[in-house]
Amino acid sequence: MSLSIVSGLILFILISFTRRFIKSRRKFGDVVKLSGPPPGSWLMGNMPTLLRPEEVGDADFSWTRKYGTVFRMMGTFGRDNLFVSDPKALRYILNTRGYRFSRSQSMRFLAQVISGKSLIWAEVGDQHARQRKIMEPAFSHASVAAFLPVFQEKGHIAIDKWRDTISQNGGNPVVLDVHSWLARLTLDAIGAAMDYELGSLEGNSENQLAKEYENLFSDSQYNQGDGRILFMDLVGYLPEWAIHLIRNSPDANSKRLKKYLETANHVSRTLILSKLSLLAAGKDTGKDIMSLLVNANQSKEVSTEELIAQLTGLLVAGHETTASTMAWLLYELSRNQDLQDKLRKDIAESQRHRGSEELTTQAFESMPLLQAILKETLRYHPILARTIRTAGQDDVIPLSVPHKTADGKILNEVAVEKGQQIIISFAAYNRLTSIWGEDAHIWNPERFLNDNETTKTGLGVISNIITFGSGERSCIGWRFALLEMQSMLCDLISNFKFSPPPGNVQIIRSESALMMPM
Ligand code: HEM
Repeated sequence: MSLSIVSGLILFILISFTRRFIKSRRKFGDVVKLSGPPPGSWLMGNMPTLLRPEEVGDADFSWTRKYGTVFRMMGTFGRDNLFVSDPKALRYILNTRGYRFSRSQSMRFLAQVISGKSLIWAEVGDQHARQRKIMEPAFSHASVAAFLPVFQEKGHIAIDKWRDTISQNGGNPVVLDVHSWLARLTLDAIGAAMDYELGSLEGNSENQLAKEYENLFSDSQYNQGDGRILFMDLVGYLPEWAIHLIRNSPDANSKRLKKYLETANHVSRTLILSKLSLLAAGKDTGKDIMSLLVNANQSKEVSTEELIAQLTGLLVAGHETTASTMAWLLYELSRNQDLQDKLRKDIAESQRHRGSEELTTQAFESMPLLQAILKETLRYHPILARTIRTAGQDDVIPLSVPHKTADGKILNEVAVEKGQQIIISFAAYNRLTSIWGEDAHIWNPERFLNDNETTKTGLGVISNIITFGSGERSCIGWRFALLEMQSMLCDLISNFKFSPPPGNVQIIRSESALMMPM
């Protein structure tokens, strides 16, 4: 490329950036009037405190305690963000007016890097609604229930492997990296649910995709430096072609993510083409997620490229999220031996009653303690601590609790202008004492055993918990994740006893895009 073309490109990027940046810096609406944490530097704002905490949620919890459920938080380049955990405001942003508030450019960029132009990336409105409608049947109650034998089969492989390890240790307890095993288990399960055998539990070293996934999030997202935080924010101001150039830059992180995406897309393409040829030959394609999608493709307007992106998106969204949640669940049970024993007793009772070790969805649903432990873990350890939305138009967001502004005025709603960035803290909402009671910061499944459990907020897909998001863009795979976790939990608890690792090892909630145990 000649020097003049390169300078022209750089100039063009700078002009595009400056135009978008100046537009976004206008001080508008009520957000500037809100109280909030003292801003850090103009360049970095409060972002390092939020994104490089000792443990995920430290800043969310302490700011919410101090400034309430809506406040102003300074982002990079002196930009004001609205930080929200107020239930009424969240209902408005996510449920009532879901399509007015799109996922932020930085979140869409991350989604595109890890899954291409999938549902996670799709823009609000028609594009998203159409894709979601096509995919929804694959995640209905009945479709998901049909995957139970897949979850059980993968669970048994893990159990056999762990038993072997224990017997090689003379039947004595062994220390296992449970999180890494769970990541393999959930990867194999989502693969099998798409009719693809990854064999990562069996240590299939030939499988490139399983290798690419190993520690993908912690390697590429943990402990982001200032440069990366700034870059993720700049993404919001750059045009698509400039983003494309940056994505293809030669740094190690971009290369790692690019290589992983190429492998994932290659696998998805191969699988879809083979399903399409089965279908063309008039053969039954089966009941797996991919077959359902490919069949939908026949009747609806969806391109093969779009299908590939959806599969890639499901592979990534559908395994590490569930594995990390399960890891936190087993961690909590390892510190609560009485509860672990009670659950083991309930499972044994249910197996006896059914006359089989293999439980059914109805059996899971009739174990209140199992349900309570799952819900409490989802509440306490939301694997995606926050999401970011951008207001698509001038708007007025209602509040359930009035907010006192920095100059003493009382606001019952917050006016925002088009383009306002809104940080939605799932972590803070899930710990509000006004909803969950004074012990909100304690892991206590009993709260879900009482009938009048908690204040109803109309948020989330299950028991007012917002961990799977809420509204049109909530997690499409929540039933899949719940059933998989119930199946894994019953299998593992009825076969093993979990204890914390010896030697007082500290396990922290690390900020690696997802909240990973580290
Ligand atoms: C414990 C496990 C899981 C958790 C906590 C979780 C959480 C979430 C959250 C919070 C969102 C919405 C983010 C936002 O509002 O910006 C989301 C979206 C999504 N999730 Fe999950 N997820 C889990 C498992 C799964 C599984 C198993 C699948 C697929 C098999 C899946 C597929 C998706 C997809 C495709 C989206 C995008 C939905 C859309 O934009 O319409 N997730 N997930």
